[in-house]
Amino acid sequence: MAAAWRDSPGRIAVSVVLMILGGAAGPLLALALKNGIDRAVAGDVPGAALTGVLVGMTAVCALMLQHFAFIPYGEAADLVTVTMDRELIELAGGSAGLEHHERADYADEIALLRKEIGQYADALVGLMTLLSLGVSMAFTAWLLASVSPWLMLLPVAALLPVYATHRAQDVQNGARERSATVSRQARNLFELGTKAAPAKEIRVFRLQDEFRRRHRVLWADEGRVLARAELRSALIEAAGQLAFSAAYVAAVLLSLRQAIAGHGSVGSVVLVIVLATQVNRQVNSALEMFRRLQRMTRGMARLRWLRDLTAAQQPPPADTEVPESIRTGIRFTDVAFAYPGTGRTSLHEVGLTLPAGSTVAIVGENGAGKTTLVKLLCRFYDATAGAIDLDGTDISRFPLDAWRARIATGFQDFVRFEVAARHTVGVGDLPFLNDDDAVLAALDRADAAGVIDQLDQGLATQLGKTYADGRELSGGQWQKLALGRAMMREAPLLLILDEPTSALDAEAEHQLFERYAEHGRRIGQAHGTITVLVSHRFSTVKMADLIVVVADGRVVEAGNHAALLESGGAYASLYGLQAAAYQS
Ligand SMILES: Nc1ncnc2c1ncn2[C@@H]1O[C@H](COP(=O)(O)OP(=O)(O)OP(=O)(O)O)[C@@H](O)[C@H]1O
Repeated sequence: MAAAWRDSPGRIAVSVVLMILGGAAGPLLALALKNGIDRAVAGDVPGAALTGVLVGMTAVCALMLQHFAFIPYGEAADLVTVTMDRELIELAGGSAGLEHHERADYADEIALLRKEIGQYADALVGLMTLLSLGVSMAFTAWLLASVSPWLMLLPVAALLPVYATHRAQDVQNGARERSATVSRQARNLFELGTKAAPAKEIRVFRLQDEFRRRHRVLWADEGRVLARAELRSALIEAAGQLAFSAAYVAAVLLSLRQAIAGHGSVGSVVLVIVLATQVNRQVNSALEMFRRLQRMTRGMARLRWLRDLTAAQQPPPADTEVPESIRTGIRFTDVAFAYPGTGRTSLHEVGLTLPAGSTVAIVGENGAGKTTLVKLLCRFYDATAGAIDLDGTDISRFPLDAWRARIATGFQDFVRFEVAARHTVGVGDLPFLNDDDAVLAALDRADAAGVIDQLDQGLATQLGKTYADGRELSGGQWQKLALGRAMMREAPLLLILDEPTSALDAEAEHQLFERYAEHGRRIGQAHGTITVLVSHRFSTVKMADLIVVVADGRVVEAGNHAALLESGGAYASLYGLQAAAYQS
C-alpha cells in the first residue's frame, strides 16, 4: 500500500473513497429494505415507494462502486508490480558478492521470490477489498446490535473461520517450504528440457525420457506432500465455517422469536436475514483476502530478508583510493576460503605474489580452486582468513566500485547479451557504450573483428533469437564478442581471463593467449597491469611470466615454464602428459 501510495497517490485516494462508499452500500441496502417492508406493512404507500427507490439506489452503489474503484487501483497495482520488479533487480544485483546466487538455500528463497513478486498486484487488490469489507462489517455489526445486542456475537463468530484459515495457511506454507528444494530440482529439469542451449545434448544423449521420468517422480513426491497439507488445511477451514454456520442459524431464530414475542417488526427479521447472509459473504471474502495477503506476507518477509542480506553484504567502508597503477604487485598471504554455508575449505593457506606488469597463468585440474582465486581477486567474496594486498594495501580497503572499474574480465560462463552487437561489446566499459571506435578497437584486441564483418548490419545488428529480427550467433561467435567486451577497458589494473576460450581449439587458444599476454605486457608497462589467464591446457600458458599450479585448493608450484620443467614437479609431469597426448 505504501509503495502504491508513493507511485500514484491520486489513484489510491479515489479508490479508497469509492471502496468505503461501496462497503457501506451493502448494509445500507438491508436497512432500506427493512424500512420499506415496515412502511408497506403499515400501509404507508408513498413512504414504501420512496424507500423502494432508495433500495434501488443503494443496490446500484453496492454493485457499481467497487468496479469503478478497480480502474484506478488496478492501474496502481500494475505500477507497484513494475516498481517491485525493479527493486528485485536492484537487490539481486546490488550486493557486493555472489553468495545469494551461489548458496543453494539462498537461491531457493530468491527463486520463490522471483515467482511471487509478480503477484504483489494482488496484494493491493486484497488490501482494497479488505478496507471495503471492514466498512461493511462495522456497519453490519452496528445494525445487528440495534436489533439485539446478542447479534453482535455474529461477527465475533466470524473470527473463528478467520483463525482457522490462518492455521490452515500455516500448514500449507510449511509444506511449500519443505518441498522448495524438490520444486527447484523439478524446475531445473523443466528448464533443461525446454530451453535451447541443452537441446543438442538432450537429443544426442537421448535424455528426454529420463528427464520426464525424473520430473514425474519429483512432482509426485512434492504433489503428495502438498496434497496432504491441502487436505489438512481444508479440514481446519471447514471446522471454522461450521462454527460460523451454527451462529448464523441461531441469529435468524433469535430475530424470529423477538418478532413473534412482539419485540421486533417483520422488517427486523428481514434485516437480520439479509445482514446475516452478508456477514457470511463478508467473512468468506475476508477469508479469501486474508489467505492471499498471508501468502504475500511470506513474500514480503522474503523481500525483507533479501533487503537485509543485501545491506549486510555491503563492503566495509573504504578508507583509501585505488592507485592509478601497480608498482610492485598483488600478494596473497596465507589466504584461506570456504564458500559460505558449505563448511568445506576450497582454498588453503595460499601464499603467492603476482608481480606488477606480469602475465600470470593459473593452471590445475577441475575443482582445484582456480576460479575461486579469481573470485577473491574480483572481491565477489572476502577471504575467510589471510589477506590479499596490492602494493601493501589490503584490497578490501578500496571502494568496491572503483576496484571493479579497474578490472577487465572474460569468464567461461559469459553472458549472451541479446542487444545490438555494438552494445554486447560496449557494456564492457559503459561510458564508451556507443563509441564505435572504442568498440572496434576492443574487438581488434580480442581478435574478434571478423564476427562483426559477418553481420549484415555490422555493429547495429540486433543479436539473439528472442527478437524476430535478431541474428543468432554460434557459441564461438558469442564467446569472441564476450572477449571483445573483456577488452573494452583500456587501462585495467587486472585483466582476468578465466577460461574464456573454451569454445576454441588448443592451437587457437594458444594464439589468443599469446596475443592477450602481449597486450597485457604493453598495458602492463604503463599501469603495472597484471594479466591473469586461467586454463586447463598447460601447453597454451607456457609463455606466461609466472605459472601457478593449483591442486586441491593449494598452490603446489609457481614459477616460469623453464623453471617448473626443470624442477620436475607436478607441472612437469602434467605438461609432459598433455604434450605426449598432443604428439600422439
Ligand atoms: N558456489 C560454490 N559453492 C560451494 N562450493 C563451490 C562453489 N564454487 C566452487 N565450489 C567448490 O570449490 C572448489 C574449487 O572450485 P573452483 O570453481 O574454484 O575450481 P576450478 O579450479 O576453477 O575448476 P574448473 O576448472 O572446473 O572451473 C571445488 O571443490 C568446488 O566444488
